[in-house]
Amino acid sequence: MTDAAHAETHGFQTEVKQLLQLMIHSLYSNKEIFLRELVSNAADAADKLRFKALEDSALFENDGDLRVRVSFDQDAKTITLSDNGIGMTRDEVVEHLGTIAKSGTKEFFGQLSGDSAKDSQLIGQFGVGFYSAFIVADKVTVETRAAGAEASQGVRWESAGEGDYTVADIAKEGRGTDIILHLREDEHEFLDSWKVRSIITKYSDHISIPVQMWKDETPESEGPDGEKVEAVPGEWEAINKATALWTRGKNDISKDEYNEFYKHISHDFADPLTWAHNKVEGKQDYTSLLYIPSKAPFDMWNRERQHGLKLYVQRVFIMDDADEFMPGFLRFVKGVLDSNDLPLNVSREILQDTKTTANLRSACTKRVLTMLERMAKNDAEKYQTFWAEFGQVLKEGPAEDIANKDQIAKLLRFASTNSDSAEQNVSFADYIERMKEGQDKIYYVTADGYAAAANSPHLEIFKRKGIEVLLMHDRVDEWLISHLPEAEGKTLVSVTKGDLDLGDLDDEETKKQKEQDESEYASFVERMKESLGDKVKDVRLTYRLTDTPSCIVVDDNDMSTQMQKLMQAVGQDVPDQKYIFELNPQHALVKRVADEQDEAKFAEWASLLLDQANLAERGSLENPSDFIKRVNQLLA
Ligand SMILES: Nc1ncnc2c1ncn2[C@@H]1O[C@H](COP(=O)(O)OP(=O)(O)OP(=O)(O)O)[C@@H](O)[C@H]1O
Repeated sequence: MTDAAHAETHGFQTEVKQLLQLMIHSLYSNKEIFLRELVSNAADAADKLRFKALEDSALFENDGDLRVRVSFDQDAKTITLSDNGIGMTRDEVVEHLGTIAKSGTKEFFGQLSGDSAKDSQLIGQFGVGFYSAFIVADKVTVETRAAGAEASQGVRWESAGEGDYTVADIAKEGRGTDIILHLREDEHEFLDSWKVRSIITKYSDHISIPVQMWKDETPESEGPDGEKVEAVPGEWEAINKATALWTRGKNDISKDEYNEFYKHISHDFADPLTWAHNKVEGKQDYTSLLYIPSKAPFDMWNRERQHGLKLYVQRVFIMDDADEFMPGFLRFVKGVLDSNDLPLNVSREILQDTKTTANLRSACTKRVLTMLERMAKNDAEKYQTFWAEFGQVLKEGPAEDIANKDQIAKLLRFASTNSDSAEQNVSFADYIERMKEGQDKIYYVTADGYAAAANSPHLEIFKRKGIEVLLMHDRVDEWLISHLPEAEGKTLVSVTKGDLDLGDLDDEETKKQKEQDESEYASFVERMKESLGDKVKDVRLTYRLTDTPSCIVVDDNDMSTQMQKLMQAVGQDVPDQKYIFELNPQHALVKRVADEQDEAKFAEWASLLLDQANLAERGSLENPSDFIKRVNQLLA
């Protein structure tokens, strides 16, 4: 075979080209991270080989000391990272180094603004990786040979990081991957062994395989008393500690090391918000190191997105994205779980039905909830940062995890009528602390957006009485509330549902007024019912309004408007909902309509009031042009 046969040129997938552009331009001030990314990939390749070799130790080819070596060629101006990990086949090279497999990538790149400051934030959410090599190199050569393949089955991949790359077959004696970076003219500083050594030490102390650099021979010399000091031959020297970080004691690990390890496992380049590191021995025997990122990943809402922990068994890497250990509502958590209870040959199938998995999942869930509880208690500002990124995901919790419902409820935050801001920073405990004397329920309203919630006519009576109402305006809120009938021992009540009974909060005067109105307006209510017929479920007077003449509400057991919208959005057939039409007898317009003797005009007014109420509650009308015609007629 010739040195390089079966050469082909391939175009990069469009998203790879975009990623390369973005990477080169926005990460320039952070360019040394390419070392972290490449060392990180080498360590992953070693992990994967160890795992595969559990079944077939021949894959080690008598070379079981896994490591990555960093070397330089001053003449060629190259820096090479050479590992003896799992390597890649030709197909794998094309798949991994020519495309990005994550779904949702297209949409992600669609959001880029071209402003490098803003875009560099976005790339943090996306995760850097192999392509970061092009920040400092104008050509990258990858030579690789998969473990178990013949020496003749090596592959060379080469690219200038523009539109395309070439792949060719080569002979490669040693298993694993060499990454050769041809440094750009102005990046020759990376040819300095001391500089690279200090960067790698910073980035790689926690990496479980040795990162080695060549230490030159020390020539024979003369000691202080003229004695001969033997020459020390040159050797590959490990420059990192090379012990898996989570196996070390908490007190021996610095904050920087925790941060770096997070970046290694997540490919994020921002520091995490917080973490919890625990070793458990006894009935269960495991170590967990769980991180909360500071930014949500770009694909958090993608259903196919992989999530979960890196699973190790007795320090041997088993799999990435082991979602069996993290419930969906904590899918933003990154970390490592190292179990001594699971068998080394554990597969996803076995994982799914062992009791150990269920126990570990429940333990990891508890750890995260406790970590969040602590953050909320000790650092409210940080917790708000967390909430802004991941609050909507956490709100899925009460529906998914009934056992931890109460603990999750304590972590929830909402906007409320207590302030004029859409910021979600009120907990149920805050609300309860501010409750009025005689109030024993938590009131809330759900709507499409903050403005719709904050201006809902249903809030009028609450404003008048100074009662706080939680304003729920995330899509997930209705779903959350349907699984949370109470929180901190208090019932949650929608201000838009049923016959509002403020119980002890009603004063004597209002009670008297109600009785008087009931008899005075009895025939008016009947006329309304007749006029509107089956457009409504019922008609009655209301005291929940002040400035608004009318509103619609659903019956206690009927589906709320937001829930109907939610169901429709996911393609469910929702039966036509009939509302109860409520009229405010204190309002001038209602008084005027009650006095209307002309039946035709009365019917027009009745429809107008109902349409208005529908519009306020549902945000749209079935027949808007009819409504406009009617308004114009009545105004003319
Ligand atoms: N040294 C290596 N040895 C073997 N395979 C490698 C090596 N470097 C990269 N790869 C393969 O190429 C893939 C792409 O690498 P890249 O760093 O771009 O993404 P990644 O490691 O999947 O991380 P992320 O997408 O989370 O940033 C890897 O998943 C791996 O399969």
